[in-house]
Amino acid sequence: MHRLSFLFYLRSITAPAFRPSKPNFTPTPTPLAHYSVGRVTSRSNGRNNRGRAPGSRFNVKHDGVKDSNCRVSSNQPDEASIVDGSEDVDRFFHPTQSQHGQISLKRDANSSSKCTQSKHREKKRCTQSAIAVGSSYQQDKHISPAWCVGKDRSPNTERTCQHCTSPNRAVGNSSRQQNSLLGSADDTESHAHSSARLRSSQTPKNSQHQSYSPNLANVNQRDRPFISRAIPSPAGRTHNEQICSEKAADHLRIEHSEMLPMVVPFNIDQNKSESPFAPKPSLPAKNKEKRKELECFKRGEKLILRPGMVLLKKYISHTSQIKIIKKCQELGRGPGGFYQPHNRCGGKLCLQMMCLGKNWDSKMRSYGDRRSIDGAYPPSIPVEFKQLVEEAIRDSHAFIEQDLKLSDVEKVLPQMSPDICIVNLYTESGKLGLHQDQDESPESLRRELPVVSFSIGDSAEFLYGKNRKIKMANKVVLESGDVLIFGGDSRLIYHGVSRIIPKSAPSSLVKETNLRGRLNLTFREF
Ligand SMILES: O=C(O)CCC(=O)C(=O)O
Ligand SMILES: [Fe+2]
Repeated sequence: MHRLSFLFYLRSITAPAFRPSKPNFTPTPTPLAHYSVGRVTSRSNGRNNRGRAPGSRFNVKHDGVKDSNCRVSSNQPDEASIVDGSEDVDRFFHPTQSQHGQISLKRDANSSSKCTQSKHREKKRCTQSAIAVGSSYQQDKHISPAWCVGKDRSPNTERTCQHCTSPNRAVGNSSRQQNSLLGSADDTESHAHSSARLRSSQTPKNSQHQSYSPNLANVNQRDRPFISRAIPSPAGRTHNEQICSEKAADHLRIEHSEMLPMVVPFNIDQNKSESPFAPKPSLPAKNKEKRKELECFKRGEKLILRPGMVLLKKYISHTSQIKIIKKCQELGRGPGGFYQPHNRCGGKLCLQMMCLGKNWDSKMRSYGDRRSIDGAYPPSIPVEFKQLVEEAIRDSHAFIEQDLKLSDVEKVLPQMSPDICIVNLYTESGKLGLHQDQDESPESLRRELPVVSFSIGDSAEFLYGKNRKIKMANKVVLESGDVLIFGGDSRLIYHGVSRIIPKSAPSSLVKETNLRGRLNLTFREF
């Protein structure tokens, strides 16, 4: 009896351990797990769609579908137009897309900046200790090699509308509004033809603009460039260097060189830091992170985005930027100055435009000596602008030569002497649909003479790709002072501006010039 009761006692104390309650066997996700999943699906969009169902807010508009903001002429059902900056940008981050980045990115071999993968949700990885000097441009498997763009050309290629249009958007149709956008640095200057504009140019001079420096690091992970990785070979040369020499021997052969998609590993740190349970980073840690990001793209850094496409970060000095803005303000108020152009379909473009050297007719998509809207002759291109363009090409040559170990850099990026400059002024709502610059002379296109683009003022999200499919385009943030050059194999690259980042211009620039928005100057040789 005594032994029996002892046994019962024993059973009663051990039983619960062998009878776990059902929930213990059900793998219920913890809040952390939920959160992680949410981040995985939405991590590519750091702005405001966190936790939304994948694709729930992607508003893809196709050609042929009524689209009040933007019309891009195309018969291809697949081609999406840029409609709204935010929506378009979101589409780039659609989680169903490949996780591979798409931009081929190479950095200045001299750059010693060390960026690590950022923990910040929208500030992206700036890997580069492993960044290559070589040319194994890796591509998303969904898109054919980017350098095919130049080869896709055919005389029958349909010409695309160069700019997207938004009749409903208040870009400022009147010279009055437009002038105030450009700022009033030259308010006192009298100019026949522009009294109304001058009056209107008295914009608040003390508007507070925050300095904000978004850069490539702000581009989301899936949108990050492919970064060629240097794989050391036994001979001491990197894998990429080997490819480079081959490229030098036979430039075209690069088309068939190894193109392995670089799978960017998911950064578990990112989740950690974003977990609601993770401790908030301290201020010094945050500052350190920020410093790292800023280090990613220093003044003077050069990147080869793809063959024939070079980005010179913060290339134009502050002083030169001021001069350029003031010159554009001055010319923009005069005959042949800024106006809001129409596209082929009659819609208005989401920008103000002024041509220098030759006039580009946005409706006809052709160049001429005078513009049809008022018969005005375009002002000539200031000589300082031309000098800066030629310098930028020369510097790019030196970089390509050193980076790709090429002797004939002109094959990759031909030299050009600009006789056309299209100046675009974007307000915060400005944008430009994906298009090709292909209205220059057949000879200029045949020689693949580059387009040289200066960005000044607010930063822009610039898209480029081998076709007009926005979803497949690469994105890079162009900041004030950046120079982008695309010639050679990239001459006919599709490109556009999906969004202007408001108040991102350097505050000193804004103070000194009163520029609001973004100025973009594209130089070409007819
Ligand atoms: O604003 C930009 O960065 C691009 C402008 C452009 O592509 C053009 O004017 O053709
Ligand atoms: Fe363009």
